[in-house]
Amino acid sequence: MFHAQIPFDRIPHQFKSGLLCRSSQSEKDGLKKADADPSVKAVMICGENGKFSAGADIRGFSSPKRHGVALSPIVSLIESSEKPVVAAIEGVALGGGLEVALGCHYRVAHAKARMGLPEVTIGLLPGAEGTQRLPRLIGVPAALDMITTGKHIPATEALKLGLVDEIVEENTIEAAIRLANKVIGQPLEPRRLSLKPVPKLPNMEAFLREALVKVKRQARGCLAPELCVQAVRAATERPFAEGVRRERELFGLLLSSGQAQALQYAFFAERAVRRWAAPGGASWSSAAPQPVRKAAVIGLGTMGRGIVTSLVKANIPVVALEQDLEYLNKGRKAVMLLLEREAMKMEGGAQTLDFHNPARLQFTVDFDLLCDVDLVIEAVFENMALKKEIFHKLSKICKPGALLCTNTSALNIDEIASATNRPQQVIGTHFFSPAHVMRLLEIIYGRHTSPTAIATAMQLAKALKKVGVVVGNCFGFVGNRMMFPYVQQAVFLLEEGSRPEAVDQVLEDFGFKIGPFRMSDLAGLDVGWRSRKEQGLTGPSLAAGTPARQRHGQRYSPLPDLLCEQGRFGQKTGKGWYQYERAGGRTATPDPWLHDFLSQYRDTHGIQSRFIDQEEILERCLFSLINEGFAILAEGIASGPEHLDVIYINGYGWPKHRGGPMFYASTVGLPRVLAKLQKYSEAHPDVPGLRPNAFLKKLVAVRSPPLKEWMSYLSHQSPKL
Ligand SMILES: CCC[C@H](O)CC(=O)SCCNC(=O)CCNC(=O)[C@H](O)C(C)(C)COP(=O)([O-])OP(=O)([O-])OC[C@H]1O[C@@H](n2cnc3c(N)ncnc32)[C@H](O)[C@@H]1OP(=O)([O-])[O-]
Repeated sequence: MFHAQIPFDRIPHQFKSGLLCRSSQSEKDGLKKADADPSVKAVMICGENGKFSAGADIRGFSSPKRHGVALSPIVSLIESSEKPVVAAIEGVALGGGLEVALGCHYRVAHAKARMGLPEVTIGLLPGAEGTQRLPRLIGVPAALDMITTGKHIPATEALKLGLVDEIVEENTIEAAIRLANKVIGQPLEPRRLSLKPVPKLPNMEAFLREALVKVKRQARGCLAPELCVQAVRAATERPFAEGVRRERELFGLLLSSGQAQALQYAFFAERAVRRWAAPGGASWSSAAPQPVRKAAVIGLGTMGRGIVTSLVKANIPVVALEQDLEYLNKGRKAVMLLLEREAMKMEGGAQTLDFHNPARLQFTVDFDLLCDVDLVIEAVFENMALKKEIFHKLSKICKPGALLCTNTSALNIDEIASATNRPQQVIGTHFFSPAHVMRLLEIIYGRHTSPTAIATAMQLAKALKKVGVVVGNCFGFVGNRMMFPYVQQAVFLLEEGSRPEAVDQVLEDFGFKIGPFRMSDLAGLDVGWRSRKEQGLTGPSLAAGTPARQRHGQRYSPLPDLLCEQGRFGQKTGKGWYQYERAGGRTATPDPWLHDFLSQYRDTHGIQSRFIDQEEILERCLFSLINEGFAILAEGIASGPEHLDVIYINGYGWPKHRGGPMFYASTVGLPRVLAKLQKYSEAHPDVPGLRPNAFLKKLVAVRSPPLKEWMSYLSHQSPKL
């Protein structure tokens, strides 16, 4: 028995040293030696440290020379061995790792192992013959599902699919050796996947056609899923060797598409933001989180319900509090419904979540029950006076050390903290709706927030399976602050001659899940209206004689206010920027009333309507958002461009294959972004959002360094990653 250990499987150390290509020679030599040695009767391949392999080193793909195709010969060599080769899969077998296992004649997995071909999520396809072998083993529908989604499947599912031959609870390596001994001398031909035909489907052509339509619809411009389908199609239409050639061709196309770089950047950016830093030297490396054994949520509106659901799913006992019994009962019903739905999606269902157990989820109107919780998340209306009142109460009731979080999308954390006797324990946790689904958690530190509080909030994000991003305190924080100029441009474009459907189309074609007007209809126009009224920008507190289209010397569009005055709040009222089939309806159709309304508006204000092309729509919306991003970086509100990108990808529907707004700016080229902003700013001097930020200008002046170097060009002490 020869026991081959694959050194390209160690997580994480080996990843950093560029593994597949470097190790390929020693793998080949080892396998050849085993084949040639008559005393070796079988081969077992396993990983190290309880992990089989997470695949190729993703960092290696950025170098044109090293794209890992060197793995294919190893997989072929394994498969063609004259001695049985058994894979012992522990931990993960992903990407190239699973492709190695597919080259083996048998696969034994630990019950807790996970397997998958996640290449599609980093803009690639399985490039070591995985698209050709997997359909031969588990059939086209299951293979296509794994390859186009990149999902990791548990060992139990892998067994059902026939991906593995056996699963074990105990020692996987011993089990693999046992199996290897058992199969010595048995014919290997039937175990060589490259020799097997792809199982036929009665309707293969129609199936593949439909699969392509489905992935194209979901991919919103991302190439990899479509090319994955093409590679699997090749497996169904061509002999193995030709299919492999096609796979290689498609792999090369993806590698040079630019999307792979963007998606791989996004992969590492998501991990980089875990290494948070705040001014004053606090950082992930020195701060330790406090345990959260019990939490409370105040307010059971849309956000609160989602937050409670998230906490229950994370197995954190929750006290859910409302102001009175009527709201409490309404909230309780809604939470239970959400939890029932979530439980249905889980193995073990309601029993796993155990949410009927009052020790795990308790509903109350009694603030005193919050005396022993480790963390409170306040999720009431965006009203400063109300929030301050609640925080004042909390600082009296909660035990010393309890973390006090406010779920706000824009309000000043320091002002909220000022209502307590423990501002160091107050922190902003901005969840995104629906809170039990959306992955982003913006974590906002105030002037006095302690490193422990930040570390605890980050730990909470991890427990909730969310991506926590630590940012500084300013109006709208990072996400919404960058959103303001974007939405503002969209509305200005309507004033100047465009239509909601035209603007939305351009941004949806770019890859956003939903354009700004559909988004505004979904969220409710009344939300922004209320906030603008509070700020004195519209409504009764607006100073008499204020020009309709100007506030504080800057251009202002009263269009959204005018729609609200007409009762057009969006989907909830059946009318907004679009019309809907009914109040609460979801199908947006362009509204002739709105078109007439826009014409009259332009006439009233003497605006000459003009045709606005797609390029201008895209650039004015995106470049103004990016421009605000540079301002945020320059002010030290975020530690780096990765933070902004992770926020946009996970909270605002930014297309991941474009890498986030700041990465996108770097691919467009900073000189171009600057030149366009300059042009639009000259045409609209009363719109500050179009005036190029000084930091952007500085970066262009120093010849647009790569994104990872941007922060070193700031003179102030900015928190570093
Ligand atoms: C010819 C083509 C062959 C083939 O078809 C192509 C491939 O195989 S493509 C590859 C297909 N495979 C994939 O796409 C698998 C991608 N990886 C994963 O899905 C998860 O990392 C994994 C599930 C493995 C562990 O999750 P977890 O336990 O939550 O841990 P974590 O996520 O925090 O990672 C820990 C550290 O490892 C780092 N790192 C991880 N993987 C890679 C990598 N492949 N490369 C480089 N680095 C990698 C990661 O950045 C982090 O570093 P740091 O400096 O500490 O921040």
